[in-house]
Amino acid sequence: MEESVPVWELRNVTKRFPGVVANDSVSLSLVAGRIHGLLGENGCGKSTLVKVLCGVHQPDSGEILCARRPVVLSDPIAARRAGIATVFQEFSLVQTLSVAENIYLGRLPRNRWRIDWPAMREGARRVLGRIHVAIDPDAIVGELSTAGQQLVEIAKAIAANASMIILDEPTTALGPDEIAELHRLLLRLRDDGRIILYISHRLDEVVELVDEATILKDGRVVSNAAETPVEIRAIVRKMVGRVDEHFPKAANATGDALLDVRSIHTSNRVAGASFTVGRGEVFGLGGVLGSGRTEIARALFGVDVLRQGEIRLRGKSLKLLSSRDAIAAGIALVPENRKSDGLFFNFSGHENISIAGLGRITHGAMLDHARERRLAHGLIQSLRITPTAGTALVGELSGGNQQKIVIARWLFAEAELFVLDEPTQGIDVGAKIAVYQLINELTAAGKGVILISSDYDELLAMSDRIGIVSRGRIVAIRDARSLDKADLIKASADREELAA
Ligand SMILES: Nc1ncnc2c1ncn2[C@@H]1O[C@H](COP(=O)(O)OP(=O)(O)OP(=O)(O)O)[C@@H](O)[C@H]1O
Repeated sequence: MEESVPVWELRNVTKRFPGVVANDSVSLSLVAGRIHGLLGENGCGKSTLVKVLCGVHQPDSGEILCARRPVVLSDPIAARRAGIATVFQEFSLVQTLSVAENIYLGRLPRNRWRIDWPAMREGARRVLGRIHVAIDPDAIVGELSTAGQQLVEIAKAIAANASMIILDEPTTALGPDEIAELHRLLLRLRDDGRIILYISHRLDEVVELVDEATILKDGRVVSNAAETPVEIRAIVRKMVGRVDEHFPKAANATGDALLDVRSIHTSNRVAGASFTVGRGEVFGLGGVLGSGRTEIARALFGVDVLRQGEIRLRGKSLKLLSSRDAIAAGIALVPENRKSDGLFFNFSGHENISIAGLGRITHGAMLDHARERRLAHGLIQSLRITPTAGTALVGELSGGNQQKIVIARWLFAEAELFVLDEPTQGIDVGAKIAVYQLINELTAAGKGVILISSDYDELLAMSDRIGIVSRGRIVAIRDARSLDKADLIKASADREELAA
């Protein structure tokens, strides 16, 4: 059939790094007018393959073909010229320039020797119109939301006439409405005959969106497009070799109050938030992006200092002037922005894990390295972090494995209250289940957990109660079992409107 002839084809592409075969003889066919999911556990080689396709890495062997002809994507410019556009999580936009300038960067329309500003604006307006995006071409990119910037990246790809658009974890910073809008746009681009290569660990989104999927494991294709049923359980089985309960929530008998937050205010968005967390309880924080969920976490961890109100832990009022005070009081935070909030790239996984819990491995003035290795290794196993992570430099691990190291660090620290801000973002399904099981272990031991998550299925399934955050306050608290996903989306959006 003419329509299933691949536009882009990878044949036996292999890419090695010292000590690891990141892509091991990968073959892949990408057909016009299809959304193709690229799936697999953390470290299986997805980003490496994307970097090969966008000219950042050169394969050690194998071939890349476009319309049956071999091509060499020697650098990112060559890949762009060949029609491949990539939307990375860290956008390549210039924040201080306008939308139109970004769309035409490197290809500014000229009228003789001068830049033709009206033509550029008009071109940008047309491209944005074609993809139904209502963004002003004159707006400064740095002033747009993350979702807005992502749409500009896509507009840039369309203006460059890309035949393939690659999106690597595009929804991590988006709310449910923005995700739906992005997906509608991708479907339109697909129907236009483009290839969309879509990478995500959010399998619910993937099965809703993609037409076909390839699954990688340890650098190899374990299931190609023809072999992969686009169905969550089948994908999980192929990815991790088994199917566990997706949300293994333990029934918690909630004990006495552990944390009592009384009308706290900070200079960073928190404006009168009050709630309690019991021993053995998972208290979820729901709300739209920017509602103040993360800022409440920052206040609890002493990153943002209180201007008003009180935080009491085990009945004792806390004075949190820094995260050191919070750690000393028994509070641990898995931060949302794990890359910038604290990995030491030139240290090993073991060292990165033990740093917040040195008290557990200190005898007098000496560090007990054997105990450090033993405890850290247990977490590496239970979180299914790549086995070499203990001794490898963290800077050389895949993005998802780096995230797991931060989670392991805070589980290593002995705390009473765990604040988990988007703990499963960017990690694979097997590790997600491991994180849920660890949450169960914490609550069974009488610890308190605050769970912040934009994945509403996860939030509903793993929380006991959910507080809806809007404009820095908790505007409603509900039993998680009394809510469904639609209620939660509606409650978060309505409250935001009411507070506006
Ligand atoms: N620049 C590099 N130097 C050394 N090793 C690397 C480099 N980039 C990737 N690797 C290794 O290659 C393997 C594949 O990594 P890659 O980032 O492609 O995985 P991934 O599937 O994208 O993972 P994630 O889902 O965590 O983002 C990993 O073992 C990783 O440690």
